[in-house]
Amino acid sequence: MRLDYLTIFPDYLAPLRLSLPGKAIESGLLDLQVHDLREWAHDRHRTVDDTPYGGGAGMVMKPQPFGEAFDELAIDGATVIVTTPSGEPFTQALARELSTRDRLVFLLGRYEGIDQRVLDHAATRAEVREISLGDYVLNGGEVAAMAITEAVVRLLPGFMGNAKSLLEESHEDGLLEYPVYTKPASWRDLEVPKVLLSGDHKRIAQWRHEQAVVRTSVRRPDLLHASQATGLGEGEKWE
Ligand SMILES: Nc1cc(-c2ccc3ccn(Cc4ccc(CN5CCCCC5)cc4)c3c2)n[nH]1
Repeated sequence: MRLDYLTIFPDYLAPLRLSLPGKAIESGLLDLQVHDLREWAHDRHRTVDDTPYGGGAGMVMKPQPFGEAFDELAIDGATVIVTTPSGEPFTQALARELSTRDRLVFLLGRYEGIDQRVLDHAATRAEVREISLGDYVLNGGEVAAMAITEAVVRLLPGFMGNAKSLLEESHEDGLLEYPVYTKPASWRDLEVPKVLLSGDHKRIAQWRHEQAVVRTSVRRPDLLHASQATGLGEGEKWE
């Protein structure tokens, strides 16, 4: 998978080269390209923003630099991701969908956002997805892009050491995670639930499912479907 990022803060994306995505880059499974949008701003001050038509506070990102970057990067046929508070919510299901793409091109806005015509033009040559990380306003798109990148890259075949853990984790089966424990069995008078020491894998699986259902019903009742509150879900999906 190739990942391109168009940003006025390229250093912000530097941590992407660490840990999981870092290993994938060395192995050639992931091609990460961070681009400074100002490369395509040709005036003396390399201006990327201007005042909003119709008035209003702040500045808006100009279309020309994005358009020239699209031409040079040949984004045709790619999936363009624009992070924005007004986008579709980012979910595990959307992460799975994006992990099937060959190339993701992230447009990372700052100021009050990007001229709408950038998205309208991109849609004539690529798939455009406007994605929100959550219902809160960040200062720009970079943090959201890093979160989306991590959630997508870890789903790619061969990136996660233990593929099995991907299936069991939160939101894959529509439930939150059960509690986990490790040695010692007793710690500051706190004991590991005895069932986990029993070696009875059927009972352990049942206990873990029950814990996940309880947690989900308390913290995220919106995720809970009746189908999952009963016995072991046979991988029923909630979306
Ligand atoms: N999930 C999530 C993603 C983002 C995100 C992503 C990308 C950018 C680019 C700029 N910002 C900052 C920003 C965005 C919106 C406003 C409101 N403003 C009202 C008047 C009309 C224009 C818009 C203000 C400042 C961004 C914020 N925040 N949260």
